[in-house]
Amino acid sequence: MKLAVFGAGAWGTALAASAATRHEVVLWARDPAQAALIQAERENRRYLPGIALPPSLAIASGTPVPELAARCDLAIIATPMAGLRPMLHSLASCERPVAWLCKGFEATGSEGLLGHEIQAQVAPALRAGILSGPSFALELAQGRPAALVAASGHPAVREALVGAFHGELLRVYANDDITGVEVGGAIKNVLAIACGLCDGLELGLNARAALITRGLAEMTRLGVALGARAETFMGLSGLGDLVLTATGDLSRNRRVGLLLARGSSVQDATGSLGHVAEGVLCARAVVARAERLGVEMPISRAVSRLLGGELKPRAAVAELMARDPAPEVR
Ligand SMILES: NC(=O)c1ccc[n+]([C@@H]2O[C@H](COP(=O)([O-])OP(=O)(O)OC[C@H]3O[C@@H](n4cnc5c(N)ncnc54)[C@H](O)[C@@H]3O)[C@@H](O)[C@H]2O)c1
Ligand SMILES: O=P(O)(O)OC[C@H](O)CO
Repeated sequence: MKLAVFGAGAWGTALAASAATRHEVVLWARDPAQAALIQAERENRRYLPGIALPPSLAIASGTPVPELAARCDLAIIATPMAGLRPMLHSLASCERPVAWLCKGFEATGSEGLLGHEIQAQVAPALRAGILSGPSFALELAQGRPAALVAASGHPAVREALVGAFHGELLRVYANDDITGVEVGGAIKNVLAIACGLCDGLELGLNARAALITRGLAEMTRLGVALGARAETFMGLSGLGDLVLTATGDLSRNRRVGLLLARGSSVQDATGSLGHVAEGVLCARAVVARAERLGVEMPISRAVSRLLGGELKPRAAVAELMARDPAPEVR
């Protein structure tokens, strides 16, 4: 297969490198200087340091996005959520399957849209989907095994994603519930900030297990309200990615929570990462969307208020613990 990966951050680079051992892959960077550096060093030192890129991986910049996509069997959008709308706009008339890797709700505008909802607005004719699931870029790039989920309403997109990425180190499962897969990937980032805070404040393992479990419940409530299937949240993009991101110190979102617990400002915590932390960017949009649907999301709401400077870490914990008793299953 021929693949184009648009976005040379940590995850785009890791997936492109992984697929390049079996397919013809081009990694496209929007910054020509970054592309030239990656090409010269055969390493993406800025976003994925210490990983030698396979000689077969081509690096591009400058080529217009639609032109490069038209030459491929599958186009992958590997930007953060903030870049998804413009990328989909550029790819609107692409006849090949397109999939994004971004995990979040759109933070700009007032609607707080998921990726497939943005696509329905700007590129409705596209056959599109998402590749998601528990995956730290560094581990995949180090050759460690992982499992992902390819979600789309179009069988051809699911098949293209499985064909491109399923292999020795990656198992790729297919799912037609794109809403469920997108909600899981977005909300786990917000919950990972909460778990980082919990661990940074040394609240203990009991508290962390409670946060993960009740977080899964609120993720599922929002997803079901948006039309997702509840069982999707028991899969790789729900429980799987939540456990990984909430407990794994490679997570940027979890690291933000740890830093906030130590007294860092949101600006310092996110600035120190050098990478995107989608949970920070979309927490407010998640809460606003849930409120419009009448869905209760107390953990996400506490994270959003903390990030907005309305609440201190200890006060957020006290507020969550002071909530009225409630049945476990509603
Ligand atoms: N890193 C991971 O382990 C991982 C795993 C799974 C999914 N993801 C998701 O993939 C997406 C990308 O994450 P990442 O880790 O590669 O990010 P990153 O911070 O490592 O890199 C982001 C890349 O996107 C580019 N970029 C930023 N804004 C852009 C825009 N508006 N238009 C085009 N390009 C833009 C940057 O120049 C950079 O190359 C995120 O939504 C993230 O949640 C990341
Ligand atoms: O580093 P994070 O917190 O953005 O998480 C990365 C991946 O989404 C984990 O699956």
